[in-house]
Amino acid sequence: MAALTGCHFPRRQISPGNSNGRSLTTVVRPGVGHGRSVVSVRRRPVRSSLQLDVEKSTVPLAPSDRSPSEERFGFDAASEAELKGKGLTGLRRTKLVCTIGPACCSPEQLERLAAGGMNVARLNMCHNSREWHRSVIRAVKKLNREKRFCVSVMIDTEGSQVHMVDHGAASSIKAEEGSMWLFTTQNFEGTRPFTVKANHEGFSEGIMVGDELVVEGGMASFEVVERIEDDLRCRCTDSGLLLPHAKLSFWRAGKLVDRSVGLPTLSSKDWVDIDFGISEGVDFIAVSYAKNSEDIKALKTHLSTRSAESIRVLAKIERLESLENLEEIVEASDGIMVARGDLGVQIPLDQIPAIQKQVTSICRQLNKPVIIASQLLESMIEYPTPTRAEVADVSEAVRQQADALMLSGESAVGLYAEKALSVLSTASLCIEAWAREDGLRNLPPLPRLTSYLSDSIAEEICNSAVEMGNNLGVAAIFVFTKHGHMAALLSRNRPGPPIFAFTDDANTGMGLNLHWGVTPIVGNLFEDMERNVKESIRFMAAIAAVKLGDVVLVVSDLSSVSPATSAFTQSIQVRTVGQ
Ligand SMILES: Nc1ncnc2c1ncn2[C@@H]1O[C@H](COP(=O)(O)OP(=O)(O)OP(=O)(O)O)[C@@H](O)[C@H]1O
Ligand SMILES: CC(=O)C(=O)O
Ligand SMILES: [K+]
Ligand SMILES: [Mg+2]
Repeated sequence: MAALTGCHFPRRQISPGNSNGRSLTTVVRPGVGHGRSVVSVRRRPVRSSLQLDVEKSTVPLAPSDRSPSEERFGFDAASEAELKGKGLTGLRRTKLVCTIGPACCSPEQLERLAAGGMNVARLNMCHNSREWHRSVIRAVKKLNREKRFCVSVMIDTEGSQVHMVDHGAASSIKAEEGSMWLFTTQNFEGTRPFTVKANHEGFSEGIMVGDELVVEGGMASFEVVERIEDDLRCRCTDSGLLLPHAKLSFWRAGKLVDRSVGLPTLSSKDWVDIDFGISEGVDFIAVSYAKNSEDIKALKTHLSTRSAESIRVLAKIERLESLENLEEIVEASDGIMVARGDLGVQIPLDQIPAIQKQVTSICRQLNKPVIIASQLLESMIEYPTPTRAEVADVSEAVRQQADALMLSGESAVGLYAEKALSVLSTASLCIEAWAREDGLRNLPPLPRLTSYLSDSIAEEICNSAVEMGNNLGVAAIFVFTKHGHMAALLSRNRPGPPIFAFTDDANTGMGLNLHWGVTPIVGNLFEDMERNVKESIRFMAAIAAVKLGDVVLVVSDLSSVSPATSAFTQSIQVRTVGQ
């Protein structure tokens, strides 16, 4: 993403406010001018009114009065390559998140992932050193700066969960059925065979003889046969691999023994990691094991005291309690991750597909982006091609129109990180094209998000704009947006045409990276909205994103001052790319 070279746009507040006693009226004025259709909602600071205009115009592709370097918006290299390949239909709507690990962390590997369509680089703070994370974040930002990519950075907190820290081997070790193991928190010198060290004192609190100890959601299982003070002697009942850091859960009579109560969602280490993320300028913080909205609000409050409100907070749905408080968590957060790995540790696997569908649907309704994570292409950690079942799983997430898909071990430690990314990208494009042809985008009506008139106006404009765009078969939707709200509202409707979100706020651009179908474009915007529209169309024509005769829909939530009326304008315009 090219750096901002300056902001010519006034920082004027545009909240339409029905709370200050302004009266609002709606006027529809058809057919003024020629070649341009404008539906605008104007707000006048003094004499309040809402006004809908319908006009027509053609945007001539005349030379701009700005120099080419000034004119260039920050359009990212990966999207530009997608466009050059197949035009607007080649532009992927589903966003891709890659977990960065030792297998893909060199600048060259990161560049190949960025070129392959990585929209967000995720750093899991469970693993590796802070210095390592710092070097990856800086490498990603350097790529953005120097190679014109637009990759956002997410850190993912470790959280407080019971897991193994030592199991007597450098990597994985197999537990055979019938073998006896000691699970302990005591320190021991060197390696002790058949001994596993757990990370938390009190990991065995409340656990009884006869309970089942499950490793990493079912990789291996044990029966607790004896308690020796706080240690547990267990017999392996289901053989399997013990991986470093594998999570431990306990089950009794087929139900999870939920003993994480009392452990804070964000540990003292997490808070240090969060401050590290703030100082490195990350774009997203994903909160592991979020229990309720308070967890999210606590982090948001912390971010605002550090003047870091622009960092978006994602809640990870990966424990029983998060499912019980799902709606309040979605409302409080800026996005959601369906973390199917840990979710599968806490609930029976056969419930996960239904939960994924439910969470995805609630996120759409409440206008929050949702990431589907874990084991999408698990076999590609070792093999160069995915299984049919994995491709079917990915395709289903794309069909559900989740905002983003995530690679975990496939990119972090896998042998085929770039290939796995390319499988996600290709499968996304394929299902998206099929869904457009099949008319699957005609989803059930979305509920109203708000009863406040000011917010309802934006919502109605976006709903109508998408309906118009779909019905007219426009080539693209352009939105001019300060904080990304209108772009998100357009995306929520999952339009057929792609959305290009022009903003002068780099943080807004990076945040929009997670929204379905939105390509953020950061650049200079002007006080004169007509000039913004013309410049953006010229720019998009110059990079061959739109061509002569294409019809584009233009939506704006930026204030535009009309000299005649001094009115603030929100608008929908239909513009034809002219000669
Ligand atoms: N920064 C890293 N350094 C080393 N290994 C990593 C790193 N990030 C991820 N991994 C490896 O990739 C695997 C999958 O990554 P993932 O982020 O899904 O982690 P996880 O340990 O399963 O925990 P979580 O539930 O937080 O996702 C991890 O188990 C770990 O082996
Ligand atoms: C991503 C993650 O944290 C999980 O699947 O558990
Ligand atoms: K984590
Ligand atoms: Mg997890």
